Amino acid sequence: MLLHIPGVLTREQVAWCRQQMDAADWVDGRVTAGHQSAMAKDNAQLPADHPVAQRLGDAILATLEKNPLFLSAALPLKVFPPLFNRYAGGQSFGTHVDNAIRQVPGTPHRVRTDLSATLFLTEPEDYDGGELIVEDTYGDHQVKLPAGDMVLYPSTSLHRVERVTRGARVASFFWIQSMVRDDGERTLLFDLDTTIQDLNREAAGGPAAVRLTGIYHNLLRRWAEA
Ligand SMILES: O=C(O)CCC(=O)C(=O)O
Ligand SMILES: [Fe+2]
Repeated sequence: MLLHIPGVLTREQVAWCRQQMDAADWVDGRVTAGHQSAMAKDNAQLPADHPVAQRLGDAILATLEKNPLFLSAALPLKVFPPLFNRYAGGQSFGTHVDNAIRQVPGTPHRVRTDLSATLFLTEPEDYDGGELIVEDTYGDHQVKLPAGDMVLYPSTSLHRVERVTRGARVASFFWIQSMVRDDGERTLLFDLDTTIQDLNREAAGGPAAVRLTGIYHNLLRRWAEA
C-alpha cells in the first residue's frame, strides 16, 4: 500500500527544520547507500551523527508516535532514525530497492525495512522535478507532496527520484519495521481499522462494531510480532 499522510509536521515545524538544515554542512549521499544503490544515487545528505539530524529526527519520531494514521497504517515495531537528503542542480536517484536490513549507526540494533517513508520539507512550487516514483504491479506512482506531508510505501518496491532541474528538494527519509511484516496482511488490518472507525462514527459502541474490533485484534494477535 502506498499512503499519503498529510500534516505530519506543521508549517512552523517545517520552517524550524529548514532553518537548521539550511545552515548545516552536507555530505555526499552515497555514505548510506548499498552497493547497487550507490551507483544510482546522486544527492547530498546530513551525516547521521550530525546534531541537527539527531535533533530533527527525534522531533519527527515524537510527532509520528502521536499520528493515528501512521500508527494504523505502519503498525510500527521499530523506526530507523530519520535521515535527511537534498537534491539540486540536476541530481537524482535512479531506480533501486532499499537494503532489507539496516543497522542503526553506533548501536547493535538492526531494523528490517518493511516500509519506506519520505517526509517532504520543500514546497512543490519551489523546485522542478524531484518526483518520487514508486513502481508496483499497477504501474508507476508519482509522488510530490506539500512540505510537512509524508508518503509511506512498501520497501519491496523499486523506486527512484527524478532529476531536480530547478531549486532544491529537501526531505527526510527513513524506514519502519512493522509488527506485521507482510504488506497484504498489514493493508487488510488498515482497511479493517479504517472501516471500524467509520462505523464507530455512525453507530458508536454498537454490537457489530464491538465484534469487528474483536476480529481486528484477533487478526493482529495472529499476524503481529511485538
Ligand atoms: O528522497 C527520497 O524521496 C527517497 C530516497 C531513497 O529512495 C533512498 O534514500 O533510498
Ligand atoms: Fe530508496
